[in-house]
Amino acid sequence: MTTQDLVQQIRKKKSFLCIGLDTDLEKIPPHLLQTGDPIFEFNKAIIDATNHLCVAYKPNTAFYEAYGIQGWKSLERTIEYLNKEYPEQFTIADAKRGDIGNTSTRYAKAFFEELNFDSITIAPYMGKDSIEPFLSFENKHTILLALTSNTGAFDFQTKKIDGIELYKEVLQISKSYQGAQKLMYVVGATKAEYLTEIRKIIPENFLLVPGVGAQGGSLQEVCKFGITSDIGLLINSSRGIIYASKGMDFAEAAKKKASDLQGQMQKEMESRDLL
Ligand SMILES: O=c1ccn([C@@H]2O[C@H](COP(=O)(O)O)[C@@H](O)[C@H]2O)c(=O)[nH]1
Repeated sequence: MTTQDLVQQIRKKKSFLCIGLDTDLEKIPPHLLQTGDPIFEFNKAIIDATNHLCVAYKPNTAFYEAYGIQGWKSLERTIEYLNKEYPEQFTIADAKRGDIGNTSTRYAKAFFEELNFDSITIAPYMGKDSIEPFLSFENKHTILLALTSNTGAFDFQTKKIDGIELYKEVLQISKSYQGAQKLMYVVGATKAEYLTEIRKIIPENFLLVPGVGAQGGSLQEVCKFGITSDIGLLINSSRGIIYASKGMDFAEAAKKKASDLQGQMQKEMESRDLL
């Protein structure tokens, strides 16, 4: 999917919501455990109930890898289902990969070609040759961790090297990479006050913003400092949506939570004449 297609979907749906599919067998409704593939059945029900309210889905691969081969099969079925039934959705493999170039190429093939995700999250720590292999794939996007939502972000990401914070160096240096126009960045909603500085370095790039909901970040604050004329934001919520109920009404409850966030996003866009 191109960035223009994504912007078009955002305007059409009046939503820049990304729903995180962090599917945990201990948290899903017990009646689903009787089915052959509870993770997939849960995801399918959530996707069918919410797809008109969001523009992206983000399975975090840890939740699938934790269940071994069966978990990986559920991930494969989920992305196949999304690509077949809802091809307009932007898909994100939240895998946080990155290695020497030779290995990064294999990661890129796994997630972009074999699984056919639109994008993948990447840790920037190993630098240019670990990132550029992902950027060589047409119409695929690489989402670099810039300033993450957790408290550990302050251990390294905000530390200064020669007077400049490390997360700013990640943003600035990555702009010079081959294929940099396909870069997006992760910035936590819990770090909204950093967005003004971030937008000075990357005025247009899309940001994937986790941390609204369960982690306490504010959608309004993120919009105040991070929204662009082409929106430029994908705000993620995982637990706050998918675990809204553990009963038979779980998909309906997820839909209500997603609808509430979509409504807030529409308001933010309308108040800035962005629709
Ligand atoms: O900085 C980051 C990067 C990734 N994440 C991931 O996003 C979701 C957030 O889930 P919630 O349930 O909405 O808190 C999860 O998959 C994280 O691993 C992040 O939170 N922060």
